[in-house]
Amino acid sequence: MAMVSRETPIVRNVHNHHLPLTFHQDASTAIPTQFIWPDEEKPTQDSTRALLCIPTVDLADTESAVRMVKEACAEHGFFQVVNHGISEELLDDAHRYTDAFFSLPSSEKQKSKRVAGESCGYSSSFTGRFSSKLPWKETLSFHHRSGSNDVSRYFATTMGLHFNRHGEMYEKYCEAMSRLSMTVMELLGMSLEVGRRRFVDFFQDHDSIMRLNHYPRCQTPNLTLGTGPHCDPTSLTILHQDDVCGLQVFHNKRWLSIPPRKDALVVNIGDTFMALSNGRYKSCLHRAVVNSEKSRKSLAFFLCPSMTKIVRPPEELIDEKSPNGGRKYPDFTWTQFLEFTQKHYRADNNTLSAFAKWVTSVPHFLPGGD
Ligand SMILES: C=C1C[C@]23C[C@@]1(O)CC[C@H]2[C@]1(C)CCC[C@@](C)(C(=O)O)[C@H]1[C@@H]3C(=O)O
Ligand SMILES: O=C(O)CCC(=O)C(=O)O
Ligand SMILES: [Fe+2]
Repeated sequence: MAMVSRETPIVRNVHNHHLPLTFHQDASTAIPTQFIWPDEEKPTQDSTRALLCIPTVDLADTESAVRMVKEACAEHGFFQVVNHGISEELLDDAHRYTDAFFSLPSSEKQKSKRVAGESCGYSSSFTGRFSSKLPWKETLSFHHRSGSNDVSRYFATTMGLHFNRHGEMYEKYCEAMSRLSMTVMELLGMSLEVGRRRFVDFFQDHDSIMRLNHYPRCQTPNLTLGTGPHCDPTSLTILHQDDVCGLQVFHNKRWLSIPPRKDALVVNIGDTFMALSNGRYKSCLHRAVVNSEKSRKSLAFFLCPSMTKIVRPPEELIDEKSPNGGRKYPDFTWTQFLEFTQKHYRADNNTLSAFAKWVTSVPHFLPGGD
């Protein structure tokens, strides 16, 4: 497939956020003010150099994998997996097709434009959704359910039939991520001593989100962020970065980088799993920085429960004698949490507690609840 490389983008149409923000080929000296983050959130030079040593979990060795996952999840929720069974060819294809998608003219990408309030579609810096602290990125997100053809259908209906190969390839990638997330769920179940199948059964009918991130080069990378500080509201994230550094985790009061590794996928616990583990496993604050040398890509698979299933920890993880009947978070459904992040709140370090307050203050109908 012919690849067009995109260089030195700047942003146009900055005075009207309702117009698509397009990345353009000329150099510019400054970035529009909407992309400038407050001083306390701006990245500092040293954060790109200091590294977070996350455990490398070898999926071929279950016993040590369980031990490493337990330790990492109780501390910060980040680890990387190797021997994951995803072929190098599939990872390369996913990156090539992602390059090809983001290299399309803006008018083509707008065919799958993300509508405000929806979690899927193409978005360049949240066109229309936010007007400050804009992230220096463009994204394409779509839903995936195991055994469905959601992804192929999404590409065919939004982008047209000549995007069939994109649809088929991402379908295959999502199926592989789905299988891998079930392997990780087995490890999580074993490590929390609730049984190997407990979370696998819970996520069997998952309704997940695949997101392609493209961070163009930025002339003033110290003023902005590619993805702002946040905890993923979802359950589990499986990320593959290209060969450019950018992912950082806030640990022990410092921003630390997780350098890319071609043969590894970075896994992190999201807020929904933190709730499912009754707070035992951590969803940790992270962000993505940009740089002036190279554009960057990352592929994020967000495992999410089926929309109406009640998120409630297994009884073994609840100590009824503790305050609140031993519960750290209220029962909720992914429908409610997703709606909260798409319509009422911009994901940050406080999403889960803000959501817990919101969901308990507004009367909601829970399927099967009393
Ligand atoms: C449920 C979701 C909300 C965000 C996309 C996602 O599918 C998973 C993670 C969320 C996000 C990436 C966290 C960082 C902030 C955010 C606004 C973004 O930069 O894209 C978040 C997504 C969102 O659209 O709200
Ligand atoms: O691009 C990255 O490395 C991280 C992106 C991220 O955290 C997200 O999309 O939730
Ligand atoms: Fe994230």
